Amino acid sequence: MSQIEKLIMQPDPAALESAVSVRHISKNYGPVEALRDLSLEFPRGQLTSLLGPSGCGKTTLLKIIAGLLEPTSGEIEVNGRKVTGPGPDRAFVFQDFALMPWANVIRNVGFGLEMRGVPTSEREAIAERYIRQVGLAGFEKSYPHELSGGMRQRVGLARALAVDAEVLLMDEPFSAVDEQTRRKFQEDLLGLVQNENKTFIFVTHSIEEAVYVSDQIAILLPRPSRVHEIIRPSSFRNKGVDNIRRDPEYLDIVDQIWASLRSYVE
Ligand SMILES: Nc1ncnc2c1ncn2[C@@H]1O[C@H](COP(=O)(O)OP(=O)(O)OP(=O)(O)O)[C@@H](O)[C@H]1O
Repeated sequence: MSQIEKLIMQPDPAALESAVSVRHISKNYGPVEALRDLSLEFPRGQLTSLLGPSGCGKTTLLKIIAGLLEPTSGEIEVNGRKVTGPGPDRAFVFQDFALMPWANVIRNVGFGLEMRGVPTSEREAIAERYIRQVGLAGFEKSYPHELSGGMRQRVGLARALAVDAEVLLMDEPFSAVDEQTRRKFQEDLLGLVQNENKTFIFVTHSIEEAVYVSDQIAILLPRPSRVHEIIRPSSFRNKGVDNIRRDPEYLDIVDQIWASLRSYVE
């Protein structure tokens, strides 16, 4: 058995408890068949990446899990409860951050709590905690236009963390920031996954990013999409953030995924 096969097989995914179950989901947009009979389990407390050719339906799947879009058939369960719409158990981190330009950082971060009627002092205390956690202490009173793209992304992340949803849905959250900022985010994300005990579902176009941050990677086929392969690159996870990219197993898995996906790239 090759090193990669061993990695892929351990630990047994069936032994992990699922926070989110996607069962036989199909989604058609009129004549466009985006997803066909797609099933996938998302282990609790872990980060799963969705990786696949452009237009294969990654964002569609994320929105269906969020309850923002109805599937044509099939069902989603979060903690054993069927999803019928958006809910407090799931928070979405959007690609474009979706911040309110007229509100300062602390109000933006506490916005989900404000919508739930949490009193000002309580929500500001919670917001401050997450602002510190994402490295934005001192910027509580700043407005989005006064921040860099990377800082705005941190505000979006802090807002999603502040509502204390168990499942965080992240749609290419690092695509709009520069390479150095992106690497720092990836390191920080690993810390969050370890410390927050939340289930992260992460859409990315980057093979390297997926292998760097994920406990599990679901490779999707081109439209109509299904799961082609599940990879669990966990063996280098405890070797420290600085050692991952030079780990031979990391490099092997990156190569293996590229070999799977290259035939779909025009
Ligand atoms: N509202 C819509 N109406 C019609 N077709 C749509 C709609 N939204 C998405 N699609 C189509 O469904 C397919 C899946 O789209 P989706 O955005 O989910 O893919 P994706 O994998 O996230 O794409 P990308 O990697 O390019 O971000 C694409 O072919 C897209 O054109």
